[in-house]
Amino acid sequence: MVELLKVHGSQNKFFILDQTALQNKLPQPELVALAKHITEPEQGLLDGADGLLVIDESDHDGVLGSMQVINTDGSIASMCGNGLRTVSRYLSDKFNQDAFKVETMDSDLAVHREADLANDVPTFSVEISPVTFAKETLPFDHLGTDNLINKAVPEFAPGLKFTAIAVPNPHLISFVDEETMHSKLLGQLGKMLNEPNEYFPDGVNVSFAQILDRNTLFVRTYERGVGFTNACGTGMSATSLAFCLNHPEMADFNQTISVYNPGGMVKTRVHDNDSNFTIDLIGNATFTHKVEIPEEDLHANVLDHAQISETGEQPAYLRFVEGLKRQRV
Ligand SMILES: N[C@@H](CCC[C@H](N)C(=O)O)C(=O)O
Repeated sequence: MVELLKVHGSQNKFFILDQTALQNKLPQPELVALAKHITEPEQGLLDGADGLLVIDESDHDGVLGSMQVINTDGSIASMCGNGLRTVSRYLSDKFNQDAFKVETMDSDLAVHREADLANDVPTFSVEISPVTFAKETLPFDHLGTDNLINKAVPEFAPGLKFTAIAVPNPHLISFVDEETMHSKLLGQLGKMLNEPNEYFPDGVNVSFAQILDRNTLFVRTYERGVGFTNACGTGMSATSLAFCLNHPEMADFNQTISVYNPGGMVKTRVHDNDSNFTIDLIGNATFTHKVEIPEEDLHANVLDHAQISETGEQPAYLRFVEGLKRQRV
């Protein structure tokens, strides 16, 4: 039997598979097929999820393991902030270390255990980098500009300004009012830019942000390869950087920014080292279920014999979310 975990960061939900626990690792086509199946809301397990996080060995210095991110549609993402927190906790528990690095597609990122955000809400801080703005790195095209920082793009939405940032997965961000936040626009734009289109040929994660107060945001994201999620860690990190750059009167570099989202709240800190930006993303790393599956079933992408048990961690997380609602009223 192999044990998978169902986990979440801000209720952005994933399954974790540790390839090192298998007798025979799943080759890439089997991983992609499993990701598409297990995350499917009806045919998958536990109402599906937003992606599969695959842990494997790493031989890099100071690194305890690698993380691969597979979206629900089978596409591969270079990073996942909420997912990285849960993988960090998994590796921290496995190797009994609280500060280390995790290998991701583009870089080895520093992570560490933090004080719990609330009672019994395990919390991790993860580095979000490298950060770039160049159109080739996102990539985008046909917008008549080499970078997009707080610029109007009437083709996307008249009256709104957009910022595009790769962290290193691609994000498109707009600061909006409450009415626009709850309108159909985010869904329409997210869909348009994640279907074949001339602007973002590889698709893009689209976030709308509302400024609630000094160093305080609410962010909603339509994710590439998934659709609407409760939260997107890299999206909230990129949006925090856009907040510091585009609204310096309301946001401070090196200070804690609270980012509320439909799944809860995370904290971010944006650092500017001579325009070399990095972001700390701090939030919950909750394990909700253990899933036991015979290894041969994983290879065959059969989920019928999965044995599922709850970890008992979710009630504490939900109490934390209730507390946030009371704070915001
Ligand atoms: N939910 C993630 C981002 C996952 C990848 C994204 N959909 C992409 O394709 O870039 C996060 O928490 O950062």
